[in-house]
Amino acid sequence: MEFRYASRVRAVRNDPKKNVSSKEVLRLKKLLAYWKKKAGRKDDDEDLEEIQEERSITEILPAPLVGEMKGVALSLLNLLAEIKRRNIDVIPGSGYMAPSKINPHYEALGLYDISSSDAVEAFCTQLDASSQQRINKYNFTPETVGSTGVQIHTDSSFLTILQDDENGGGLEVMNKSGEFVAVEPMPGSLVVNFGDIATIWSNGRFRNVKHWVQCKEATLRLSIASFLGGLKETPVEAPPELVDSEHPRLYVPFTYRDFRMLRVSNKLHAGEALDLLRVNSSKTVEA
Ligand SMILES: O=C(O)CCC(=O)C(=O)O
Ligand SMILES: [Fe+2]
Repeated sequence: MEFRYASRVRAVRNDPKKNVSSKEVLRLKKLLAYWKKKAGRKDDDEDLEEIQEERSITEILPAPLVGEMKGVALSLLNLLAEIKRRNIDVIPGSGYMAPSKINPHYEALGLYDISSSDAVEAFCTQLDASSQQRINKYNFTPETVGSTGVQIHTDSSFLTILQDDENGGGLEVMNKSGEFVAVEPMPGSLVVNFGDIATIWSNGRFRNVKHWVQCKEATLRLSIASFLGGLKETPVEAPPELVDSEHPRLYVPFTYRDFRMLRVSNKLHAGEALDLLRVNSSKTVEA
């Protein structure tokens, strides 16, 4: 499997206009039905392995560099809304997310495929910027303390590398017992987590981590995320080494683009989209 990097710059203030056509959803529905029939297997409730959090205490990113990164991120997120809206989706949900009903204090700009110089160029042209990736901004105020900055979700990526906010905290990840555990701010460090594609690719061995951001302090919060995703047109599937009689294939092969479509069109942001891809799942895609 080959991967593509996408990067997100966010500020907590989603675009309700991101409609996916019902023709596309119908195509996904047929594709799923085909693979499930072909697989013809019964459900097995294999539990996912838990990968423990491990953070290095060595400073990876020097403070001046982080300051510069955040400065660029903020200058882009402070652009006029009409300019930010030029950052359109390349795959569903990859572009600008405006503040929405669910995440009213969050907004984000997205770059699908930071490994492609053409994609980086297109992103910069859209935003009249000289270079950038995906950055998030949370407009926290005294009134928002105690509320959710960004809803509970898993990342759709294979791997996410997050340069998190170093001041206020707020990021919490769910452990195996279903409890949220705070990821304390650690200047100069990066947070790395698995997303949905890692669970599909590893045939269920890697856990997609559920997480959210809570508003702890009335302060502007900025984070920069780089997502290693799949190719738009090549299906993600577990390699033969990870599939045998004891570990039968759990998920139907699916392109990253189609997977994003499933997530966005069905509003399945916390890993539920994986259930639709299980070879023996009886869950169906909503048209
Ligand atoms: O801002 C954060 O700390 C987390 C952001 C996040 O979960 C994401 O971009 O997917
Ligand atoms: Fe996330």
